[in-house]
Amino acid sequence: MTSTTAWTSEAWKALAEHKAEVSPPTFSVAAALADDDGRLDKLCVAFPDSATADATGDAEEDVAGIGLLADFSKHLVTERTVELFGELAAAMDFNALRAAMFAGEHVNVTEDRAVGHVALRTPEAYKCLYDDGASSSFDFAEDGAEAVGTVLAQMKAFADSVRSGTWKGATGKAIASVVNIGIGGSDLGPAMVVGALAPYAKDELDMHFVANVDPSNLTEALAKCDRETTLFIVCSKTFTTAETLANANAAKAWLLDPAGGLDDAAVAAHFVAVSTNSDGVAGFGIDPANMFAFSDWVGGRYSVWGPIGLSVMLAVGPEAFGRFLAGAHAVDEHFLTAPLASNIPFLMGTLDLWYTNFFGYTSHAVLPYDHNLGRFAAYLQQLTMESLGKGVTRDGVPLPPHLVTSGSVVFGEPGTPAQHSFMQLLHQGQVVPADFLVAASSHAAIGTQHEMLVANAVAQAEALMVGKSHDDPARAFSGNRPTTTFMYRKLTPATLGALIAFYEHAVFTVAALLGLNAYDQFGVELGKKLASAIVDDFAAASTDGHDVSTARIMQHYLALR
Ligand SMILES: O=P(O)(O)OC[C@H]1O[C@](O)(CO)[C@@H](O)[C@@H]1O
Repeated sequence: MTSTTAWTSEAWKALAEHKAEVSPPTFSVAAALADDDGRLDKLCVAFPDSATADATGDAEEDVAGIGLLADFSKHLVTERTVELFGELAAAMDFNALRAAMFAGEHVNVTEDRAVGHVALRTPEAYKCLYDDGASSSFDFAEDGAEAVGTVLAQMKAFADSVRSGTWKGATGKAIASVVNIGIGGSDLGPAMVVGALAPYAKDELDMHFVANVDPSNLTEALAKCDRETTLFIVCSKTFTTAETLANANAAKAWLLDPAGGLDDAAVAAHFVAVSTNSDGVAGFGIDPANMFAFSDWVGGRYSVWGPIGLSVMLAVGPEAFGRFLAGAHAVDEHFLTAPLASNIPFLMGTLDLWYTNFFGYTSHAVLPYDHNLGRFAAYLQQLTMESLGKGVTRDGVPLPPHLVTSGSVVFGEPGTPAQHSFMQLLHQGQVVPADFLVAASSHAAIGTQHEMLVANAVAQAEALMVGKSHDDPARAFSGNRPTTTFMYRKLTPATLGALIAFYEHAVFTVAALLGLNAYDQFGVELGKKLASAIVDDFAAASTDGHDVSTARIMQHYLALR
């Protein structure tokens, strides 16, 4: 792989020189569109494209039914800009890095691991290195497929048994409530997907998600649960995360509260685990037979596709889960085969890099015009910011501050409420590139309300681009504010799988072009370590060893508690 640092490459210099040609106010996107130079066709990409759609699939629920248009036409780019993105990709060995990830090479160099979430979508398609530390590889279609296929089959059998009522609690009753206990990638993916696919969920199964060590989170969930009909899924890749273990132990104590009349034997019927750590699972008291295993070459924020997605499969069933996987796999194929100039994740990633590094637009808004995607921005915050919030390249070269920004600050809320919250800033304050996600049809029907929703999404993007002059400066809109619109037929499992995979590969693109490792997260370790020490200090009512500021706030807590 190249040792070139992106910011010293000729392509980077060419992009810096080119920037003036596409900078407001001299460059107007509206004017560029009016030139009718084929801009729309070049900057609007349909998905699935011919290379990825199963031509025979035509059901609304199939990949072929996604009907997505990725509209990049409102961005501060020209055809030349996209060409220069391609030159940067060439300088940074993008194609070789992409091939290496899909082949299961250890592209997570700091942890010496493969990055294999794409193999979870359809193990038959990709070869992945077996992560035994050796350089040996195995054909995923023979070895790994069996491993992933085995776990998928285990998940399916379990989901069928719970959803059918065959799986019984300790007193012989069917499961009515599921509590997913996990945090980060062990929570955000399952919680977001279950919420997004609510129209597909089984009515008789109440789903709860407990992530925060704040006792209010678990208390709120347990208040809605009955011991005899509640199943806990303890999701933790490492099975060492303090918050998850605290909540899991509290949940076990609740289950076995003498007032409930259940004994230790009840744990087997009311607890299952999802982890890479079988010793940790057994140590907690969960039967390894009730463990759904996965490998450490699946990153937490990339893990909803495998056993971490168990609560999703319980909620929507194995068939819908399979279509969720199929949508993501179709994007994998698109990412691998589409020319870069019409490669949706590549364009998403290069545009993010373009704005953060060449325009100083370092925030990014995600605006799903869909109530059920209420947690989509939160999910993307971990996916993007835990992947790209880095200070060095994968070779350990520091990123020069003020010259290179590794990842944007992602935020967002569903529209239309966002219009009554922070959209004022996007229209008249700093420029924040934004993604609009909107379905042409809804699962819910009340008069013409869905059409109102769509109209608002389209109007916001139009207003941000066209702007409006006014004699009163306080009432003027500069316009030329870049946005992408993803419009698709309906939010189906396949569509949701595709949308998530687009963002996963956009993250890969930014990391590849900047030379980053998107798959480690050492930045989370210091806070965890200090918190563990302060827990002990609180227990000893001590503030020894802390700086005066920290000691003062600790003392205030000790005085108030
Ligand atoms: O699944 P685990 O091992 O409990 O980790 C939970 C989360 O904590 C992190 O390690 C740090 O935030 C995430 O990457 C991960 O998704």
